[in-house]
Amino acid sequence: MKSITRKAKKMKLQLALDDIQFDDAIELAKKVSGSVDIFEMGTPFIIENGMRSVRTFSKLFPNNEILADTKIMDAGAYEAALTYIAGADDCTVMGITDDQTIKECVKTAQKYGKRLFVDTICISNPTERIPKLEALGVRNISVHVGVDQQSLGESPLSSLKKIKAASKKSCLSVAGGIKLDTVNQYRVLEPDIVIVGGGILHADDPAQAAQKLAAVVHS
Ligand SMILES: O=C(CO)[C@H](O)[C@H](O)COP(=O)(O)O
Repeated sequence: MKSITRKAKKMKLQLALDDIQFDDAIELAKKVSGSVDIFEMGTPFIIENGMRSVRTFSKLFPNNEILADTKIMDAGAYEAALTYIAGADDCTVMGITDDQTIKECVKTAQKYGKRLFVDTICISNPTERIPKLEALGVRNISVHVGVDQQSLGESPLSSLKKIKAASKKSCLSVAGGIKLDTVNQYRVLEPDIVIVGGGILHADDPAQAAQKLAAVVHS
């Protein structure tokens, strides 16, 4: 009988463009578009630049996925549609919001043939909430410890383990202070996507940091 070797799915690297000026972000993206799979229009970047950021990056970088980190809490259909119409492949909604907002975002992603990621910041009961989210149609989860929680010493490592165990159907990304010296701890847990913001943007040489992180994530 013919044996079939299953090729492992390639892990992706997502660069979170958060606290960076618009023109500097474009210059950095030009240098690293071959190493980075997904460009995230970070929440502060969107607050400063709006959907212009999504429109510009989706035009300039057609070979990279563009994620709008909108962290939607309400008006799910309207806000998700804004990102998809602007050219985003993915947007984000907060997992702690009400189920109706989650459903509206899921429906809108399906309508536009795009992806929705649920951000896990402040989900205190992942064992209950993750299966509930998946029952609402969620298929992508961003395991995330935010910048302010990071300043209290939190990391997403234990959340990733818990959510991996609780999730039956979802693609998992992980974010929260990941850097070159810690990325291996995440890679061995085999998330689908590793997200890095400050670990690249605040490095002495951001382009070199992105390339080194990509070598680990893609290995
Ligand atoms: O969504 C975010 C903050 O809310 C960041 O984009 C995410 O945490 C990744 O950045 P960093 O690697 O600096 O934590």
